[in-house]
Amino acid sequence: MAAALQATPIKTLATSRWRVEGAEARPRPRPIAVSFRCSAAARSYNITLLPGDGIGPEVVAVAKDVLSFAGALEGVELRFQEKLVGGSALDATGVPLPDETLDEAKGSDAVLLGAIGGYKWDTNEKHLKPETGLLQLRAGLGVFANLRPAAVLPQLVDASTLKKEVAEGVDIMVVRELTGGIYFGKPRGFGTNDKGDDIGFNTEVYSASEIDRIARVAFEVARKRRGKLCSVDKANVLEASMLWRKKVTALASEFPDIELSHMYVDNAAMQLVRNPKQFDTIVTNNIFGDILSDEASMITGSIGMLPSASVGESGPGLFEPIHGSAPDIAGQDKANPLATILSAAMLLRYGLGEENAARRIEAAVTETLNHGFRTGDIYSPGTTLVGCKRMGEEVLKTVESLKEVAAVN
Ligand SMILES: NC(=O)c1ccc[n+]([C@@H]2O[C@H](COP(=O)([O-])OP(=O)(O)OC[C@H]3O[C@@H](n4cnc5c(N)ncnc54)[C@H](O)[C@@H]3O)[C@@H](O)[C@H]2O)c1
Ligand SMILES: CC(C)[C@H](C(=O)O)[C@@H](O)C(=O)O
Ligand SMILES: [Mg+2]
Repeated sequence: MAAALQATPIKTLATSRWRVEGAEARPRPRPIAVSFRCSAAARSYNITLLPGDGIGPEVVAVAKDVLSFAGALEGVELRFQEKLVGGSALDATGVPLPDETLDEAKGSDAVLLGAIGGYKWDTNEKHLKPETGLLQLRAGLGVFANLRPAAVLPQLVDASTLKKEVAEGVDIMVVRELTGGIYFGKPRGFGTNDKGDDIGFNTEVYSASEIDRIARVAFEVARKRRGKLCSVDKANVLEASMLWRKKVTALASEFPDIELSHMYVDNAAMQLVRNPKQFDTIVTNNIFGDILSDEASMITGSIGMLPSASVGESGPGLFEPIHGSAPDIAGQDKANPLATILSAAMLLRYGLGEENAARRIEAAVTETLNHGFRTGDIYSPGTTLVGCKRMGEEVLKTVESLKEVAAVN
């Protein structure tokens, strides 16, 4: 079954609170609200696992167990196929995205990726970089809409680098365009200028239709949240941003219920740390979304907390934490697996339409934090420091102990 934003038949998510039997009911971070294709009959799915490099295999191993168990408790059968991507694929096959990996991903119902990259491959030529494999995967799957939620959980307010009163209650959704812009624009490459200087160049380019489709997703997402959309660009300088602003502004007439604003990216970077609560949904291009989502992650306590969902018009979605392979802590059981576990929840929700299993995972993560377990990146005095594996075990235990996770509208 395929993730889709504008396909029919569709089912729209509308839950705003959750309840766990045996646990105190509390507000849940607002869910991302997009539509997905669903089929009540299909309850068995093929998942492609792409652990990748560095901490990728560590966090994916943990997330797979949680995903599998939460699914099983909700009557969802998940079959996993593991494939190579990034540096591990380069070492084994000579390319960062083997055909076999892309074919498997395309033929599956959803893809869960860890992270790619590492020092070993940093000086490789562009086509032999792990990062190139990830971009090829995103392009190959056509997942143009990347949803990156950054919500400050009450349990982690103290882990934020911002003052409590600034961080508390922040709940932002960054809608990042993922298959266009300067990452993919042509011409690009290396050359020599007329003074004989070596040059490297890339092209920021967006077509009207690319802007239109990502903006539509963002308006829809904002509609299911607090009804505010901020489009972030650099329209005071860049032609691609000028078209971006024009198209987003034109589309606003179709969404009269949404309060649209525009902001230059330099100001947005500043406002995110000055007063992040002013933001609800942000829509922006590929590179600004990359940077702003890393910035937003620190408001929540750690980049190790932020999941993401990348979806297209049809075909499987790609689900991955927003962080990288963290070579500085790889192989030491120090990685925070919660971003990947929460990406698994997004996979269930947006990739498969399995809302109950998704909620079960989110509830288990919150309960595990309530129990005081913290990896090093979110540790604060008075909590229990654990490694990646132990954090996974604690989430698993909690998944099991939750007898029922029910929607409360
Ligand atoms: N989607 C991806 O696969 C992805 C994303 C970003 C970077 N990368 C790649 O990862 C490599 C390292 O990049 P980087 O260092 O700039 O970014 P990074 O996200 O890997 O790490 C940045 C910092 O955050 C920490 N960190 C990241 N994830 C963590 C987690 N789950 N738990 C605890 N701490 C965590 C790291 O230890 C590091 O100090 C590069 O090769 C880069 O290209 C891949
Ligand atoms: C590794 C890199 C290609 C990637 C990106 O820039 O999109 C990463 O930073 C991310 O945020 O997923
Ligand atoms: Mg990034």
